[in-house]
Amino acid sequence: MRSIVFTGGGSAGHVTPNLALIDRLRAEGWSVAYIGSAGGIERQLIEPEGIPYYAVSTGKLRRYFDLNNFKDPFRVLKGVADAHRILRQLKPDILFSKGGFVSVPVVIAARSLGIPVLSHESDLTPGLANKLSTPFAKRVCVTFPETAKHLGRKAVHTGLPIRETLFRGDAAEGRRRCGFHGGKPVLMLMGGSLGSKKLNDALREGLDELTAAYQIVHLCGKGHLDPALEGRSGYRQFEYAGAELPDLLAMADLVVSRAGATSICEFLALRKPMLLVPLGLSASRGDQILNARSFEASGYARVLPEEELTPARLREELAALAAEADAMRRRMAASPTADGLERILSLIREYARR
Ligand SMILES: CC(=O)N[C@H]1[C@@H](OP(=O)(O)OP(=O)(O)OC[C@H]2O[C@@H](n3ccc(=O)[nH]c3=O)[C@H](O)[C@@H]2O)O[C@H](CO)[C@@H](O)[C@@H]1O
Repeated sequence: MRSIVFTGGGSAGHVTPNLALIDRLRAEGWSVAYIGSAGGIERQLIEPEGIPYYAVSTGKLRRYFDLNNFKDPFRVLKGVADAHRILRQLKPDILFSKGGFVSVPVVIAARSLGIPVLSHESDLTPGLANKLSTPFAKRVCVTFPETAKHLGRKAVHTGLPIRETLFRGDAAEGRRRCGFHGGKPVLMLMGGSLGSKKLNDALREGLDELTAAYQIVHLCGKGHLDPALEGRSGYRQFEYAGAELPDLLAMADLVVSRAGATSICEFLALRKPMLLVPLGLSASRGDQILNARSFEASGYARVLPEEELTPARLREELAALAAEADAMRRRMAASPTADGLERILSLIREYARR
């Protein structure tokens, strides 16, 4: 039996693409295991799927001063030792890394054991974890063609693997779950896997005007439900959509979202016209701004910079998005790499040792 170990985590965007690959490989008879951190979101998303999960010690790769920066190198070294022990026991034919800081010690341990490593970079510019991992990887799969220049000859443009369940949503079931009807368009708002306070506030401040035009399904993030809005007609909030996500996406006509690479690739594959409000430079390295601008240049999205986000601008931009939606859907249908699942599966089969 062929065997593969996955790693990647820290946020859902570094885990859900692995789930897409895992579903297919298990169906083909591969034995699959996962290495992540003890307390990360990856554990919550992987263990319920019945995938054997092994935890290693991790440190966070901070670019700013913090006392923990002195302890973290030791945690990462312990992580390498933990991963080495687990991989020696599992003896996989290949390691697939989706990035995030937890992946670095696992990639280093795999390489030291001669296990081939493939990694995947979701964002337009590589994150620190993937940059550190690149020397240890055979190939680095990338979502955006523009990323290749940052990673040299190891880069291979594959697109991002999309969970097959997302294509099997039922719009009528989505409306039933939300208490919506078929007469008014549905707007979905997603603030990444954790939710976005800025997006939540702009939506809720302008809710009266917006619900006049749309029925709204709001993925607001853990801890961000507003009890005052429970039961309000034409508005339904979820902290995090799990099994219901495919049905909610199927009923959505338009999407407002942060510009995390995984989410926007899912919207592209499902041909959902999107208005993107990327996370700004004060809170990130600016990767979402580049992701969003690339989608805008390809004609898949409109972009509203975070600094300009007000309820009024949100309404204006949504009206412009609705006017452009048909043309956008046609361009998305013609996208050459909307779903990277098959290309990455081929690379896994090619690089796995026999
Ligand atoms: C704040 C931060 O650091 N964000 C980064 C993080 O975002 P984040 O982890 O939010 O990742 P993405 O937006 O790319 O992906 C979120 C994933 O969670 C899923 N989902 C989300 C909400 C929900 O209710 N249910 C659900 O299943 C989405 O379908 C998607 O599969 O990783 C991305 C991929 O490297 C980066 O581009 C982002 O910049």
